[in-house]
Amino acid sequence: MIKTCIIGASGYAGAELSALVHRHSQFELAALYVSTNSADAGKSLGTIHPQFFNTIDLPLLPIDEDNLSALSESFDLIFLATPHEASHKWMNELCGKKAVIMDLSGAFRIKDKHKFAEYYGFEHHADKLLADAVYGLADWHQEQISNANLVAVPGCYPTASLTALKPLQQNALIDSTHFPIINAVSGVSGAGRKASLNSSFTEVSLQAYGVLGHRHQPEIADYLGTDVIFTPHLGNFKRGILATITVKTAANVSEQQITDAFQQAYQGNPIVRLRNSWPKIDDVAGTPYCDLFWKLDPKTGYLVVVSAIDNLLKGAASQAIQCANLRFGFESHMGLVN
Ligand SMILES: NC(=O)C1=CN([C@@H]2O[C@H](COP(=O)(O)OP(=O)(O)OC[C@H]3O[C@@H](n4cnc5c(N)ncnc54)[C@H](OP(=O)(O)O)[C@@H]3O)[C@@H](O)[C@H]2O)C=CC1
Ligand SMILES: CC(=O)N[C@@H](CCC(=O)OP(=O)(O)O)C(=O)O
Repeated sequence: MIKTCIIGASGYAGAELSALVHRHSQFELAALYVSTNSADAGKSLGTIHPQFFNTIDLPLLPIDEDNLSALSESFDLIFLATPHEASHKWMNELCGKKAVIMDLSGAFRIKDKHKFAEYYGFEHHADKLLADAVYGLADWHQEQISNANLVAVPGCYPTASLTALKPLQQNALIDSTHFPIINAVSGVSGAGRKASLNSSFTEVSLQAYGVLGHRHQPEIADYLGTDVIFTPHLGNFKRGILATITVKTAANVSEQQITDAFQQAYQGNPIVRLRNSWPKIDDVAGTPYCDLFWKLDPKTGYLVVVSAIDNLLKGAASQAIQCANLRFGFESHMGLVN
């Protein structure tokens, strides 16, 4: 068994991960951690998230920031479901030891360290680790992930967007003079468990945010290889992302070429489902799937692709499990779908 711990286990992504590791046949859920001074330290996961009451009753241990190296020597696999700043601060101590690290934060996703101040609000100081980190887009980077000791698990919007756009880009089906336009709506769990006015029940009403400045724009652009116009929206539902993506296709691209590109990319992949109708949030909430459907307007050459995921699963925890599966030599979907 692969001895596994989760840091940030009391958060939304960490709790989903705890459940997935708990039921995985090859990963042993050995310990759960929260921050040193966490108000939840000492409580059990089942107390904080009662859906796990009497099933995952491991205690939430306060992490000892002075002993991260020893911690990393005592596990085979560590998931960080922590804020970007915490992952960034700790990675030097955690890396290069026994444990393989899966970081769900954005601290090691984009390669240009100068962008961190602008998009994340802190200066990046871990040049070597930033260079070494592998971007964990699990349905595309299998080989790199299987050799990585630090995987930067993608953000939720980038997962939905890249899964839809990469087959088109790889097959040169996108008109390079027009940026793809991504309009995406996320459920409120995307903002994490901490209380804030913006995500409070009475305040949330469908609204765009982060317009022309969200940190997922450079992440999508880097791993797609072209700029995009990305507009996230907050919706009044708990979980899920629906991304509606408009692409100007290259000259004379046919419906068949688009279908071929998606089938070539995902046929036989049990996680990415090529649908025959427009996906809804409810089709994917609580699942590890990414559902795709598209339509080309042959008169104008504009293509609309809709991509739906659960932000906490395919957009975070289940994609992290896909990465861990690949890294330890298992099928990517092990423990996620039968
Ligand atoms: N929510 C989502 O849809 C997605 C989230 N992510 C990323 O995953 C990570 C976790 O997100 P999410 O679960 O939503 O966040 P939450 O706010 O729900 O949870 C954060 C977790 O980290 C712990 N934590 C907070 N500060 C520290 C610290 N300084 N040191 C150690 N632990 C700390 C929290 O517990 P405590 O404060 O009690 O210690 C909690 O367990 C973030 O980096 C987020 O950006 C990625 C993709 C999607
Ligand atoms: C609704 C909401 O607030 N969503 C989050 C994205 C969640 C995610 O993917 O997170 P990271 O890139 O932070 O890991 C946001 O827009 O900041």
